[in-house]
Amino acid sequence: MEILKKQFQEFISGLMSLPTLSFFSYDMCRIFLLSNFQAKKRMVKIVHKIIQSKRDSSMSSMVPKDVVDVLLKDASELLTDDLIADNMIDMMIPGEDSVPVLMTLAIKYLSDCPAALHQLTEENLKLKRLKAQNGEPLIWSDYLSLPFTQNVITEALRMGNIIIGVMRKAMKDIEIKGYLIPKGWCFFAYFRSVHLDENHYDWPYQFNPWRWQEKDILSSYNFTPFGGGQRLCPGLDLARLETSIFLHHFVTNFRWVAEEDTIVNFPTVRMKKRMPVWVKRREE
Ligand code: HEM
Repeated sequence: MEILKKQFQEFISGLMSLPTLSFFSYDMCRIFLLSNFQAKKRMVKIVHKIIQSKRDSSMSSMVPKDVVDVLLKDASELLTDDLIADNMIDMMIPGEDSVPVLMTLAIKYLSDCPAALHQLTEENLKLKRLKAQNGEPLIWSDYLSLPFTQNVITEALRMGNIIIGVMRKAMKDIEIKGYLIPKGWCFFAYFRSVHLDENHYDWPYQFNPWRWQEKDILSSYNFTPFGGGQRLCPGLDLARLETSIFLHHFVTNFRWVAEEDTIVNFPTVRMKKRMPVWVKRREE
C-alpha cells in the first residue's frame, strides 16, 4: 500500500501541475512528465496484480466487497483489466486527495476561527443528543439538516480551491471581456481568481461561513469548486456527505489543538508541515 501511495503522490503532483508546466523549459517538462507517466505505469501494474489475485481467488463468486469486485463482476466484455485499472486510479484522486484535503482545510480554518468551531460543534452536538434521545441512528440525509456545517464546507471549498481550475477547448471563436480566444485554443479557467476576488466576496481571504447564510450557491457562477456544465463533478454530493460525516464525529467526540502551519497551493493544495493535530476525547 505504501508503494502505491508513493506512486500516486508522484502521479498526482504531475497531473495537477500540467497547466503550469508551460513556464518551464522543454527539457524540464519532459523530465517531469516522464516521471509522472512512469509513476502512473507503476500504479497500473500494482492494480493489475490486485485484479489478478482477485480473479485467481474464489472471491469472484462471492458478494462484491469493493469497487474492484463490482467491476470484475460486470459481464460486459468491454470492461477490460486495463479499463478497470484506469477506473480505480481515477477513483483514487478524489478518495486519496480531494476529499481528505477538504477535511484538512476545514480543520485548519476552524482551528483559526473559534466562533465558527463553536457554532459547528453546537449544531452537531444538538443532532447527536436528539438522535440519542430518540434512540435513532444517523441516517444519510441527516447531514442536510446541518445548515451551518454545510456553510463551513462551502466556505472551505471557496477558500481552499482544492482543484485550482479546469482546462477547456474553445469550440468556436469566443470573446470574453475584450479578449479573443480563437477556435481550437485550450485555456485554463482559474477558480482561485474568482473565489478570492473581492468583487464577488467581501474580505475574500477571511474564513467566514456566515457569508453563505441565505445564499443560493447552485445558481452562482462565482462559486465553482466542482466545475460546471457537462463535466460537473459527479462526486459533489459524496464529497460534501463524507466531509459532513467526518466533521460531525470529529467535533462531537474530540477536542483538538492543531500545530501552526501554512497552506501551500502549488503544485497541489497541501499543508506545509502536514499540520499535526493533538486530539483529546471529549467528556460529556
Ligand atoms: C472536495 C472534493 C472534490 C472536488 C473539489 C472535486 C472537483 C472536481 C472538478 C473541478 C471537476 C471538473 C473537472 C473538469 O471539468 O475538467 C471534477 C470532475 C470529476 N470528479 Fe470531482 N471533486 C471532488 C470529489 C470527487 C469525488 C468524491 C468523486 C467520486 C468518488 C469525484 C469524481 C469525479 C469525476 C469522475 C470527475 C470527471 C467528470 C467528467 O469529466 O465528466 N470527485 N471534480
